[in-house]
Amino acid sequence: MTMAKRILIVDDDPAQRRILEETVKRFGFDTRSTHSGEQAVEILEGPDRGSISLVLLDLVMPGMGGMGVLERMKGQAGAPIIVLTANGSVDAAIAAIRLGAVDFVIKPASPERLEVTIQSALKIEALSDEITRIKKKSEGTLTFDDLIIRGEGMQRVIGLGKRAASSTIPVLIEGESGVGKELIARAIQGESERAGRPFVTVNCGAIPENLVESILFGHEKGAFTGAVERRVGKFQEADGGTLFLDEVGELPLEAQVKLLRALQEGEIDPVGAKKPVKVNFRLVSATNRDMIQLVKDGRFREDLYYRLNVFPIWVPPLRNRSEDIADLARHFLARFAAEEGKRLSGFSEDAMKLLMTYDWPGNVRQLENAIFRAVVLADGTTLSVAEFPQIASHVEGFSAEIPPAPAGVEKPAAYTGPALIGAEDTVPQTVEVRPGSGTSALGIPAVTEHGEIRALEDIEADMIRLALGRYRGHMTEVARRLKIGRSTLYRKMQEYGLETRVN
Ligand SMILES: Nc1ncnc2c1ncn2[C@@H]1O[C@H](COP(=O)(O)OP(=O)(O)OP(=O)(O)O)[C@@H](O)[C@H]1O
Repeated sequence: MTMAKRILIVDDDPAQRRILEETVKRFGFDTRSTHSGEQAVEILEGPDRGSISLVLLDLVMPGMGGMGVLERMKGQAGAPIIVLTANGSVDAAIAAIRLGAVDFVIKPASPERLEVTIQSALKIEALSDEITRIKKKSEGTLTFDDLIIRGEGMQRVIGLGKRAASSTIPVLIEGESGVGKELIARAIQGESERAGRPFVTVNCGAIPENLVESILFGHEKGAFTGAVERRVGKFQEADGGTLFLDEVGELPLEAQVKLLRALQEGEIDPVGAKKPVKVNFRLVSATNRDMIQLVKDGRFREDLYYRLNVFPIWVPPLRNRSEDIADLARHFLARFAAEEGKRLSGFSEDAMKLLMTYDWPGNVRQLENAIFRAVVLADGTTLSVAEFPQIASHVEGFSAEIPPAPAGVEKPAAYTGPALIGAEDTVPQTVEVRPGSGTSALGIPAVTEHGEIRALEDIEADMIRLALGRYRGHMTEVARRLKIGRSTLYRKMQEYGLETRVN
């Protein structure tokens, strides 16, 4: 096809560099090498930077180390950077990812691991369409035109979103899980004067209660046991930009008091700080809970609710806007077919009918996942009803051929083939979870081979393994999907000894 992609190798150790060069060349890439962080920056900011498709960056080097390079390149659109880190220094890897590295490889890197990591980083790069969207997302310049929205149902949302974008009043986006609330929040920012400024997301339901305040508002060194360093809170990170509080209804009451003050006074009190800090943020919050009920139950402050809810936007569930389904489905098909390297031209008539008829309780996210599975399962050039067994089993008229997969039963007698794979609401019993294979790891057994319920820990480990495979080891995505913090993910991976199997 086109010219081989070029990978920049940055390592001060000549032997390491040679090994990496040879390995990477064997994968079919061109290489360019350098021995220092300073030179790497020079190349990456120089006139040839366009020729570099990816960077393999050693963290520890004399002079400017890998972290220095990442810091320097942060926020610049450029080749994805994979860091190489010494065995065991997972903390360094986390820090590197925070600074914008797309992934990390633990040294000595096995060629297989290296190749998977490189390929998946490049695959993402290659999906140009999707990439512009992602870039726009990370640059904070995604607009409403980038959303797949066809029907009338969402026109109101867009109208409101555009109006909200022209001011800085707090917006509350309400809607079921998976309807696209975060995307809309990003579009509001992207169409506002704050486009390109930081867009900081906090999932209020996913952070442990005792850390909420320190994560949101930051803390001073020594503010509490374990606060060994000063930490800048999310409010300050979002300074000049937008703070997106997802699942805002989950915010503990003490944090609610502080949030109210931040909104009223425009300043925050980092934990243990002597003086308040002025902050300039635009707040967009989202919830899939009934906030009024939370207020009634005394779990959410009424005064704060009215502050957040100045400009409410309700996003209708997908079942109320089936006119969007076809476009969304085609969009996801194109994306996953490219990712999986499959030639798929579209949907059979019946399959499309099925997708249009189903009521999508998990909304756009469920549609996205269903299409991903279908693309993985597909043999032909179009997606047919057979590729959506779970959806079909829920829709009358389509369910005949596919036996519903009963949950919680021991060894199913006659499950054959795809009907089980990718069960959504049911738990398949016998599908093997193969780490790393991603495409085949689509189910998790609920009972042991002796018919006993399995330990939660084991299921959790399988779940993480499955997610690692499904998202090909992309930690950010894995953590996001599992709705846990990245550090929790790393800790759990260590606990379950999953590290070596991530590939
Ligand atoms: N209109 C759209 N066009 C393209 N993709 C969409 C659209 N709406 C949603 N998606 C995709 O669907 C998925 C779910 O969207 P998003 O995360 O914004 O939902 P959410 O409502 O914030 O979910 P939750 O409440 O669970 O956090 C994402 O992968 C998003 O990119």
